[in-house]
Amino acid sequence: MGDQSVVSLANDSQSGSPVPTPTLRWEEPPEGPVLILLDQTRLPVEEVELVCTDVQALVDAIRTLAVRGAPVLGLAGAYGIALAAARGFDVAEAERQLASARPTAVNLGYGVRRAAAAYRSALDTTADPQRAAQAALAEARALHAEDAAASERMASHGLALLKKLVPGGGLRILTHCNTGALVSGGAGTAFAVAHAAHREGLLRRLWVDETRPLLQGARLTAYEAARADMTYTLLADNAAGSLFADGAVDAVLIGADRIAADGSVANKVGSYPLAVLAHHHNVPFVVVAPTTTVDLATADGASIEVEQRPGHEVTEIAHPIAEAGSGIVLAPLGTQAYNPAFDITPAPLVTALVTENGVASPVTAATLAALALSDTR
Ligand SMILES: CSC[C@H]1O[C@H](OP(=O)(O)O)[C@H](O)[C@@H]1O
Repeated sequence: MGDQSVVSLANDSQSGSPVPTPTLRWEEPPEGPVLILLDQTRLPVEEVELVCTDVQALVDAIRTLAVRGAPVLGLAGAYGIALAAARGFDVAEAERQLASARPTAVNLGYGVRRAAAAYRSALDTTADPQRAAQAALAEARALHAEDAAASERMASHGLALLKKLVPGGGLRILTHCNTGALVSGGAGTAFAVAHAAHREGLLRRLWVDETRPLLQGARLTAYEAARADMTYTLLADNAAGSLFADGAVDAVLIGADRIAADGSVANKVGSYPLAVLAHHHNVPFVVVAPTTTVDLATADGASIEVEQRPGHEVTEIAHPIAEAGSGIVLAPLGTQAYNPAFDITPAPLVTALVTENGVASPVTAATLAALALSDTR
């Protein structure tokens, strides 16, 4: 484990907002620059921050999901390059380690490459490592601001779409995993749309899938919804089918980790079954993601690498998420577990994709490319 220290959040200075402090922030104390992360493995029980002073600490935080969620992984990757440059570490090595920390979310590699390119360009023109480090930090900050702005615009486009799809308000939205401010430089992706509906008095209930095995829904989405005073109900993932059967879902809103050129969507495991249920019950299935999640270089869903995570996350339960053997045993010792972190939803099952540049519906290679390439920032 790299150099991490833990700081408890004494008072909640932003009560009423979905998160108590920014998911990640850069600081420059006298002893050197640091990247500070709200440790998502400890939520909702403890609000503690990880202070990362080196790249290994950040890579560990990404791998253990202390920082998680596609858009914010892009920010973490970019700030990680800035941290390496500012502290005189090998930037090329940092680029390799950060970009490979988790394989599925395209945003991680995108953020790393953007900051590394800014660093190299500045180094080439100035031959001054300090100027180059400043350029990497400026690029990370620019990506951070872009993501915050994208989040706001997705909330607006998404809310307008919901008003069209489900006129009259009283929305009962089902969401999966966690897609709020914890995954973003702003208010998030799918959760930001639900939060916007809540603020306009249009949200009757947010159904929150617990999202086994790491329980991002139970631990994080319920946490954000409670802090935002939203009406929400937690459910076991297996209970979602009966909600559809009872006609209790007006729309499904989920995020994404990578969207291939044919419109296939990689997202938290359990998303594909929801898409099938939504299709069978004629319920809108809406994906909300910034264009940084669209990967036109990956042809189709079969080409997306789905992260396979350790079996102990299924055979044990631990809080905070910990290494094998430290949790409550749920299955006989030695049980083999299948634990893909994501699954793939084919484009025909997606009613609409909401991005900061607008909405694609249906989602086809053509509508996706038009959206991803139109830069209306
Ligand atoms: C909108 S990004 C959040 C996205 O990331 C989550 O995965 P993980 O918790 O493993 O980082 C999940 O797929 C969410 O939809």
